[in-house]
Amino acid sequence: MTIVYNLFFLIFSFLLTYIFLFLFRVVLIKTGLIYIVKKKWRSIEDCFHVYQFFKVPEFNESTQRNQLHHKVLVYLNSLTSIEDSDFTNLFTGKKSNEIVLHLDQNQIIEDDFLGARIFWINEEETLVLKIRKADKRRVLRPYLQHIDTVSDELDEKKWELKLYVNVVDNHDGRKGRWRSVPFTHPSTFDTLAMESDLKNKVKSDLHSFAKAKQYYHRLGRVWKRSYLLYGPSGTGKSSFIAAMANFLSYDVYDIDLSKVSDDSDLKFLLLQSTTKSLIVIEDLDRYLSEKSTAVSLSGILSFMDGILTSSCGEERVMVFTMNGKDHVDPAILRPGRIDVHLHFPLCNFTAFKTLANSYLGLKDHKLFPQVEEIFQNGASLSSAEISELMIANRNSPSRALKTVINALQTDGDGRGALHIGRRSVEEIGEPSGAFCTEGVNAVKEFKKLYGLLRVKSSRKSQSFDLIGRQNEG
Ligand SMILES: Nc1ncnc2c1ncn2[C@@H]1O[C@H](COP(=O)(O)OP(=O)(O)OP(=O)(O)O)[C@@H](O)[C@H]1O
Ligand SMILES: [Mg+2]
Repeated sequence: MTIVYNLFFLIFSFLLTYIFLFLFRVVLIKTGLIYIVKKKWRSIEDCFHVYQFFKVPEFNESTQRNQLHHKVLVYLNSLTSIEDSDFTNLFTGKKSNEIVLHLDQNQIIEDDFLGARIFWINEEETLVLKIRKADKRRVLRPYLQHIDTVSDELDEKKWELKLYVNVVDNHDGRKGRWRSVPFTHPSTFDTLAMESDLKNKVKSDLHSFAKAKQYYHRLGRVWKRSYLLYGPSGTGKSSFIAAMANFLSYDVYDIDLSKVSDDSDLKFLLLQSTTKSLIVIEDLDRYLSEKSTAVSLSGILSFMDGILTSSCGEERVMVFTMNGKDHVDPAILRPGRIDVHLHFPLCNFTAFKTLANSYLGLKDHKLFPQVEEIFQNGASLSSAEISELMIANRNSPSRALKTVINALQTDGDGRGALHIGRRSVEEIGEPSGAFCTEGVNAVKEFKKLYGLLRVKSSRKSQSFDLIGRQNEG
């Protein structure tokens, strides 16, 4: 009897202890007591270690962007420990359902490397590395190399691109001249209506450039490639820049020349840009045609040469857009300053079919022959104008096509004549490859009409040829 009683007592007390421990643990977790105890223990432990601090400022003393700062930031934002820190910033990512984590000001995050605990503090414009003196000699160098490698890998498949815009000089060199927002432009080479052959040439040109670091280095040249996109308004130049950025996974630095105070200011903007970026100046011809400008022609030329970028190891693609290049100083356009010339003509039938497919889901339609005929007669609108009509009538493809036909016919009667005249200037000299096949017919009609047909075979040889214009890469 006593044995049974003792056994019962033992089981009962065991169960009671178990329930007590379980409840104690729940209370500890719920109230965060474990976390507080751990934290206190660490701060006591810290008192017995000597730490060393290393600062990684965003800009150097000549206000040039410190690439290491960018690399460390990319690396830290990728750490899982950012999720465990006390607070952090949440942003929507490239896709709308994606959420990304970013370090906040004064946030401290912890990292482990080769058994050493390393802390990073995100102070204003400076990242501070805190490491035990005892670990420093063994760990610091390989750790920085590790950051370099990881950030390069992450940069390759950048999940978030940035659009930088220059702000008016606030005479606070420390802050830099660029302000950034996430770059989420959805344009890709697939969504652009242009000849697929040309798209492929551009893609392979960009691809081979991105891989040509050693080549440029051996030649002692700045690792950059310059594109000129020229053509009438609404023909896809800006969309093409966005497609390039998405294809390369490069950040975009969009320079507004009206906010640049002088030549040296323009140099600073270039110095403060990061590697793997697209440097964009839109409407350069319009700026150059203005009477008094803050930036001189020679300032723009030296900017285009990129001689001031800090090292050959930093890759940049420069993109300039113009409505036309006829009145532009030839020095701007010379090979080396502009490596690739791309003409963006008004919409033709081929481009129209691509737009109809993307915007209306139409591969073919009984009205297509009529549209083709109108294009052959020379009427023309920009891709932007046609795509707007398609969007407005997207619920009824037939109505959309009729509206486009109507607009093209109206255009042919009135505004189109003006366009043809304007196109002839571009295309007699430069029957460019972008979408000009149909346009050439239109120009022929125009020339026949006015007896202007002059064969300019010598100038035709200057026509756009991506490969022909390549100087390197
Ligand atoms: N080739 C094209 N393919 C697909 N969409 C186009 C094309 N061209 C223009 N669009 C559409 O028209 C709109 C305007 O195009 P975009 O801003 O790229 O033209 P742009 O040449 O830069 O004009 P601007 O010279 O006035 O700046 C875009 O939203 C785009 O959707
Ligand atoms: Mg544009």
